[in-house]
Amino acid sequence: MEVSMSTPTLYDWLGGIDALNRLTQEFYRRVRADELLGPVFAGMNDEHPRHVALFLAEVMGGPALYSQEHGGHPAMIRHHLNKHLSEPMRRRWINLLMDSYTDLGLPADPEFASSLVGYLEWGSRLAVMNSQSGATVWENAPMPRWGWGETKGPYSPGKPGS
Ligand code: HEM
Repeated sequence: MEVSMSTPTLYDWLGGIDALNRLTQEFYRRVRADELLGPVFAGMNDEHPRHVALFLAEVMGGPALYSQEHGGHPAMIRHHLNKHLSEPMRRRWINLLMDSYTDLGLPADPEFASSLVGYLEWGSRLAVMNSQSGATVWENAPMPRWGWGETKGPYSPGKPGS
């Protein structure tokens, strides 16, 4: 059997779409029950966790299904327009997502965790900015593609930090 030595995508490392669906189902269960975020998400539909899983899958190097079927990055941004999200709401969103990720036992290695947090910090700050009055959607915005960043991929002997 031929063994590929190439660096896996973040998507594959996490466990693909099944892992992302488990993560978003648990996360939005907690969001609904949260006193700060519950009211913000009161209107979300049952497909919301699956759509966010598809979005994250594409960002992390998985299939481009959110772009093909749900309008890509501009559509995601459009969902946040005029929601008037605050920094405390954003921090709670991050905390609940990271709590869910930890409690589900998803890959917790420093390389993966730092890449995940890097994207979530970036994406959530964009969501808040685009939720304020006067924000407009960049209709040709490309889908972000996140990689391993400065850690350059999963741990292996001889790498910096090892
Ligand atoms: C990386 C960060 C984020 C991503 C990738 C993301 C992604 C998405 C996506 C894909 C949707 C549309 C879901 C659908 O089609 O049903 C959505 C909607 C929404 N998001 Fe986000 N989001 C992010 C951050 C946030 C944050 C930080 C908040 C609030 C603190 C937030 C609040 C909302 C709300 C209120 C909606 C609309 C819910 C509704 O349908 O009523 N998002 N988001």
